[in-house]
Amino acid sequence: MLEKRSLSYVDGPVPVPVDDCFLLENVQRIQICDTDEWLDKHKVLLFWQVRPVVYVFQLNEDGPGEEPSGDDTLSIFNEWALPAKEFDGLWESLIYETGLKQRLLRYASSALFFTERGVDPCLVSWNRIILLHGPPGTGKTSLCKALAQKLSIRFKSRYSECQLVEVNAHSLFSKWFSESGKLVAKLFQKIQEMVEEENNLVFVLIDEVESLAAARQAALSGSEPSDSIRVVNALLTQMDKLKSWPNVIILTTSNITAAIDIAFVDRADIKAYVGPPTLQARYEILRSCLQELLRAGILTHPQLHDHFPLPTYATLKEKLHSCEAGELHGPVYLPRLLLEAAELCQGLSGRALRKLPFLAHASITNPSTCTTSTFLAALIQTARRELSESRAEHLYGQNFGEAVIYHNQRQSLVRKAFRALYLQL
Ligand SMILES: Nc1ncnc2c1ncn2[C@@H]1O[C@H](COP(=O)(O)OP(=O)(O)OP(=O)(O)O)[C@@H](O)[C@H]1O
Repeated sequence: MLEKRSLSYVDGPVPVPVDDCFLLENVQRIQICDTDEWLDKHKVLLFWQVRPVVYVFQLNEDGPGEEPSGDDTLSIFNEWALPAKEFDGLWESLIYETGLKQRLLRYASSALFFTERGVDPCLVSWNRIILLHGPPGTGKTSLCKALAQKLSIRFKSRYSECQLVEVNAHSLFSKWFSESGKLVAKLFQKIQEMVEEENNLVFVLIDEVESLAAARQAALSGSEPSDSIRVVNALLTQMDKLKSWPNVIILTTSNITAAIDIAFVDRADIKAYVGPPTLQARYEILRSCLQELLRAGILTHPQLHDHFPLPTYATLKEKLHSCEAGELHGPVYLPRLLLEAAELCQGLSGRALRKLPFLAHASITNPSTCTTSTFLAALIQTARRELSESRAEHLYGQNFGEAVIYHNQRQSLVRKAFRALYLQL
């Protein structure tokens, strides 16, 4: 079907052919993805340059399951059977310029491949631990979930079952002194049970890992109670135990790497920095938002919608390069406004960028009659406002941060609660 369809490949959906009854009855969606793996040397990917690999899968719609912690309402972890409906499309929606996604995918694939081939870990060592660190809102947690989803699809033939376990780090701190270490052991006991099933591929996601693996140095200096040392010790021991199981990958994220215990950082095979989006990524994020609003009919622009999708960053750059000065009000007028918005948004996180179109829409007095160019003007205005507010927030945040002196991990709960409250205000 693919070969009959076209001579070249691009990432994106392929309509299910209406003349193929079997596909029409059984297939909900066909999507080409990850062509960028092949695109290093070729600009256009012709069908004879690649050997497409087809993955057929069914999304799980059951939603997350929970494991209660016993003494209070917080659950120790949430668990998803992958591939899950919730994470569908997440991988494609995350835009990074530096080939970060491919790097992570290749790393995880190699880790699973080495294990499958029985490479001796005493000779070649790998821990199957990934640490993503960087400022808030840069998509670290989403990237971990998307990676797990992607690998569950890719390794379906080897692992018939796949689970994502999202650890709720805060639930592991007991109000009872010395109980926290035991809670960590209990959590890993559950994970161990999942891992013992050899057809099960398990991803363990520990968000904000600094709250669990806080530097023991601080404790030794006297400001941390020994219970928090117990948690770090328990975590490291349990992780080392899990290492002998081939079918588990630990994904961790952190906003403050400096606060993580060095022994933990050392165990991570990949320590990838996830920074704020670059200009190209910002343009692509906003472009995908606009395409979605066009698809949903919230924005209408007949020319843009059907025949002239907003160009990619690379195409726009080429167009602008070859454009005469007078032509700038022609077909590149709207993409240029979008580029202006993307340029302006320097410093905003991916999370803030994805919210921007919504805020822009809410700021328009009569949105039902709004054209794409009016919308883009509103987007630029909203970006300006958001930026000035985030600068003010930053200043306030600095003073706020100085005022809060935190001695142990439990304080990180307080910090989080304050931050959430502050963001709501
Ligand atoms: N590079 C990006 N490309 C596209 N979307 C992004 C990007 N970065 C962030 N986002 C958007 O921001 C949302 C929130 O990201 P996420 O919660 O994963 O970030 P985070 O880095 O884990 O944040 P925190 O450290 O505050 O927990 C994502 O679901 C996604 O919609």
